[in-house]
Order: sequence, then C-alpha cells, then structure tokens
Amino acid sequence: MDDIIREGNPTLRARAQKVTFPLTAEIKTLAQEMMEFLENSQNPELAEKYKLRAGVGLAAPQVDKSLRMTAVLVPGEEGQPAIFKHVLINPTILSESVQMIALSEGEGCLSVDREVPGYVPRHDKIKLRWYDLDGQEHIERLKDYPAIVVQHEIDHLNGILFYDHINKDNPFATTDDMLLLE
Ligand SMILES: Cc1nc(NNC(=O)[C@H](CC2CCCC2)CN(O)CO)c(F)c(N2CCN3CCOC[C@@H]3C2)n1
Ligand code: NI
Repeated sequence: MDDIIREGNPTLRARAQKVTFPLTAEIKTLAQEMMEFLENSQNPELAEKYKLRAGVGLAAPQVDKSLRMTAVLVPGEEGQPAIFKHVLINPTILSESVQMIALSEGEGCLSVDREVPGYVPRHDKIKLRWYDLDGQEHIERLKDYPAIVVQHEIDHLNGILFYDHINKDNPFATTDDMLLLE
C-alpha cells in the first residue's frame, strides 16, 4: 500500500476523474491493495506490526490517485461477516434523506494527522449507485454507519474533507432533529 498523502497535497482537494472500463490491470491491483490495507488495518496484530492507523474506508485520492474509486470495509460483530465490504467505482448518491446524522465521537481521516473536534452532519439514509471491478452496476440503500462512511469517502472524490462540514462557530451544534450515532 503506497503512502497515504496528507493535508496540503493538492490531490486531496481535486475532483477525481471517472474510472473508465475495462479497468487496467493497474487499477484492479490498486483496488485490491486498498481493500487489503483496510483488512490489515482492522487486524490488531497486523495493524501493530505495520504501524497502521485503523480504517473502515480509503479513497484513491488518499494514495495520490485522482480516480473516482474507494474501498469500504464496515466490519460486522466479532466473527460475523462485514456489514458493507465493497470497492466502489464511480459511486453516485442518487438520493439522500432529509434526516441528518453525525457520529457522536466526530470523525477523523487517515489524511489528517490531527484531531478536529466537532459533529460532521451527514444524511442518515442514501441511495447509492456504483460499479464493481467487473463493471456491474449496483444500487443499494444505506443507513446510519455504512451511509456515514460512504459519504466520507465520496467527499474525498470531490476534494472535500470531513472538517469542511463542521460548524465553525459551534463545532458541536446540532439541529434539533439531527441523530447522533454512538
Ligand atoms: C468511524 C471509524 N473510523 C476509523 N478510522 N478512520 C477511518 O476509517 C476514516 C474514514 C471514516 C471516518 C468517519 C467515517 C469514515 C479513514 N478515511 O480517512 C478514509 O477516507 C476506524 F478505524 C473505525 N473503526 C471501527 C471498526 N473497527 C474494527 C476493528 O478494527 C478497528 C476499527 C476501528 N471507525
Ligand atoms: Ni478520510
């Protein structure tokens, strides 16, 4: 897994390019490496051994590839299958709920080496369309945690970082109907 780029690298603020099919071998390899990184980062032994920060998502721009591709690995309970494990190519949010939600702990980012406290308001439900490595179209409705992760990743494809959404005047401001996810 090549190095993850940090704030200041212009690639993080660029709009990533759509991926064209058929995928090159290079892009297929990149997709596999991104998912492998997430798997390793969620394995306590490997994360320790390779000094990896844990991740549930990784977007291609974070490894300096300005492509509309992201790997997402939202684990299930111990020993259960993952809740959402996909490489999303050219993902699009087709619709989004009025209902907003935020992680009560705020968010972090593997490309941001500092704590930025505050709620990151996101849509609680999204209807997501993406293409898989074989070019097959998928459409799924996501809610709560998986929806939050996917929105964080799609933001990266549009040059948006999580703290862009934090209220400058009151980082922990909540609208009365905003859900908080523990
Ligand atoms: C919420 C969380 N964020 C972790 N890190 N940040 C990330 O993933 C960034 C993306 C997430 C930040 C908020 C929404 C998306 C990476 N990003 O920058 C990509 O754009 C975690 F690591 C984590 N978990 C819970 C599940 N646990 C399973 C066992 O292994 C440890 C793992 C820890 N939950
Ligand atoms: Ni991130």
